[in-house]
Amino acid sequence: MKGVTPQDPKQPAGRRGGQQAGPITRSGRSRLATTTDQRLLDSRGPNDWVHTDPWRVLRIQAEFVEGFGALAELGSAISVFGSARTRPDHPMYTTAQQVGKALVEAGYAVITGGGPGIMEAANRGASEADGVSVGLGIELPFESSLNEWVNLGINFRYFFARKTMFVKYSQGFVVMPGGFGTFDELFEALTLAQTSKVTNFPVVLFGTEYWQGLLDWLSGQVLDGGYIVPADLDRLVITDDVEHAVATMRAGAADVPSRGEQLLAEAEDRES
Ligand SMILES: CC(C)=CCNc1ncnc2c1ncn2[C@@H]1O[C@H](COP(=O)(O)O)[C@@H](O)[C@H]1O
Repeated sequence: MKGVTPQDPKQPAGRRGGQQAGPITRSGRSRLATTTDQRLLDSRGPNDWVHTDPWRVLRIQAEFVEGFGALAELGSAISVFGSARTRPDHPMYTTAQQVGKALVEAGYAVITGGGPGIMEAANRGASEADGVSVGLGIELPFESSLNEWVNLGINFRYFFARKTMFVKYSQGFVVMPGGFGTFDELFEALTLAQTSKVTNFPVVLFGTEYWQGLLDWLSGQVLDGGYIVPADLDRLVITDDVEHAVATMRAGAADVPSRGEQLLAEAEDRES
């Protein structure tokens, strides 16, 4: 083979100037007939590996890398959750638009699931107010794409990778009326807070008529049964007022200790 000199297989690879394959040195009988690049480029080979879990793990990793990369410099942001089915002529669509706008005016980027309905309305309000309007889209079995009001969009294959982004990059949540998807996002936030996986952040239930029933059930049946403690309900604020929702986000964000304050408190805890 051109460029290859016969090697003594008994000599250690390093001393004979063996064949480099990334960090690995091969010589003698361990030499490969082709380079890694050659194998990558020469043949398409079998393709069933794209449906294997190890390959999926790499795709999952890539979603985290892309998400973290795109959102690292976002600054303060609030997530707005709510129904994918709310039509533009519904009063709650207009309200969600006002919420998006008011959040931008208060200095926040607005994050939504990037879909239609309430998500679109909040993105629209944010975008029309010249703010950062983030859409964390999700691949669904039926046709869907990011709404036209998203100006920073990421499309995810995996729900759990996407959900990490909402929590990691938001300082608070405004939850508008919605169905299972909205409940899932609301209760994930509450569970993470309850288990101290995230530090204090405010959650606003927007729309008293819609949410009061849930709140009554939580503070009745659920609390009385001992399934939650009163403090679990403390972070929930229910309102119909856009300014109140934004003020709650502001006040809640101010409650969150800075990383420096956290480290100081941890050091003091260790000393005491
Ligand atoms: C018309 C339709 C169902 C479109 C689906 N398209 C979607 N695109 C992006 N995020 C979504 C979508 N459906 C549900 N979600 C997620 O779940 C929540 C809404 O679900 P739901 O409509 O309340 O249960 C949103 O906050 C969003 O993050």
